[in-house]
Amino acid sequence: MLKKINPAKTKAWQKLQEHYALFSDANSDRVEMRELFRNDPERFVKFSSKFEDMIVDYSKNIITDETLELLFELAEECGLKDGIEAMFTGEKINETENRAVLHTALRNRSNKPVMVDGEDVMPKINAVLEQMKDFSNRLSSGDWRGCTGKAITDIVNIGIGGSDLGPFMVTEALKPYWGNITPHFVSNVDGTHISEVLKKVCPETTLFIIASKTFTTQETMTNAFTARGWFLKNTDGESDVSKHFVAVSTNREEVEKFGIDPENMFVFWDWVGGRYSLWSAIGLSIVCTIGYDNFIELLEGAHAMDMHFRETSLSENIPAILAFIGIWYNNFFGAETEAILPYDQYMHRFAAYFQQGNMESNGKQVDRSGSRVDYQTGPIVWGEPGTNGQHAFYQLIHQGTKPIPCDFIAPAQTHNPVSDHHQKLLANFFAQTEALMMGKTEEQVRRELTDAGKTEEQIKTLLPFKVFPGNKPTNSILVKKITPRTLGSLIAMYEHKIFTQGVIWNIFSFDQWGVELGKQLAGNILPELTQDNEIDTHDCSTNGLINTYKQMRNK
Ligand SMILES: O=P(O)(O)OC[C@H]1O[C@](O)(CO)[C@@H](O)[C@@H]1O
Repeated sequence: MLKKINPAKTKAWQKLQEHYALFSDANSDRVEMRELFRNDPERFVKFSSKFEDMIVDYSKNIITDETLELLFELAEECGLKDGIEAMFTGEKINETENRAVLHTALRNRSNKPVMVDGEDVMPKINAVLEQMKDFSNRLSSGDWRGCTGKAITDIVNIGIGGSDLGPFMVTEALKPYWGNITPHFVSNVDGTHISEVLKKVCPETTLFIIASKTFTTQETMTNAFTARGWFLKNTDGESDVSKHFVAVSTNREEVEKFGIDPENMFVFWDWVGGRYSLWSAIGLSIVCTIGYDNFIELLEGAHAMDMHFRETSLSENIPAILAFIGIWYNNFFGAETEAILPYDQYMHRFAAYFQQGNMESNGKQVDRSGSRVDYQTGPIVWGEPGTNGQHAFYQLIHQGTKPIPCDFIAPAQTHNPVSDHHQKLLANFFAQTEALMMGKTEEQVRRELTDAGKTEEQIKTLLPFKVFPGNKPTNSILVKKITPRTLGSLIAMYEHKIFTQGVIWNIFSFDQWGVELGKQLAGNILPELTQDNEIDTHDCSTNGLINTYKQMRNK
């Protein structure tokens, strides 16, 4: 089991607090990155790590050897190494749901036994993989036929949260690997989402994958029934449903109730967390889109990162180091958010994916003993692909008042070598991380303005606006190319970063009770919306909004 240690009460935490004074804004002699780089030409070599075709450069952080040493101490005091073993060996570390956490078993390409409740889970994982392989081959070869004998050309994944974000992000990131099946994704209960997707597909050649761990999620079931209604309206009847609807779930009973043949069901298990489920049967839409072999490459890449995370000492451990640096800013510099900035258009959903990964996992205020924490936990995670972000929100990162550590991610090779686009893209990547670290001093600005012929008066006026403080931290993650394998490693790297932080913050990262209340209340309100009568069962704001909505919808 994970230890229950208050990180803020550890010796390392106290030392980190004292150490922070060196870098604090309150210290007029603070140590800044510019100086650290000036004093150590080997800083890049020292503070970067290679993993297969990936390099993670964390040298542009406000850290010294001592900072890292203290963070390693913190991790040791909090029992990180034991925690990692507990997760990999199937201990029920998701205590509030009494579940193991075994997304790593789903990509355990060594096939060594992984035991849960005395049972090796590998045979059943392999059986589902075989089923996914067979199914996707039948789809892409045209062996699986729709109701009028035509081959399937489009799949629609209906799911939400972890049953949508992972498959959507991965299929987008790996678009260059698409075969002859086009994927579509419907998640939002807003009828616009399904309506727009249904406009693009033809009932005879479309297969719906209803993806839901519980098979009770309101949004998914509503969209699934709408899809079935649309299908039945446009085809000959009920008997054809089996050719056009399959399910991915842990809940056989509900799948059968919906009318999907259990033969067409792909199972997974309660030890797969929703936001960690793309490696399971939830990845069916990925397999159908990029092919089974590429999916296995994705698993292989993740497995390689798993081994690195499990077996490498903390001082060389990439996910752990990224996690420690995140804690450094979150808990000592007061950083509230982190940006993930992929310089790769195909990765445009990567930040959104890890928004759920991070915020649903570590958005917790109660520690593992059930007490309110007295320190900050999970950061707000956000981001957009470069260079679009540069023209939207980088201003605030450069010159705003909030510290925002950023991860820059880019491939050295593009799938679309169009003239010099990629060099321009990467020039921006490198320039931004340099600018964020170096900033622009008063002296530099003064020289520039003088060279531009400005008067002393003009220089004085403009100076404060043109100075960049710099000292803004970034990690740079450069991969050779975005392939299924590299993507698998990248995703696993971030997953383990989240896990590491959760262990140290002494919170449970694999439950999500916080999303339940809204669901419950929506369930109470829905029947109140069916009639036009005025309601008074809530607070005055909620009553007022509901009653105004009722008036508006009728006029
Ligand atoms: O797969 P399901 O059961 O439909 O759940 C979807 C999502 O809902 C949540 O439970 C809450 O948002 C997520 O954790 C999960 O990924």
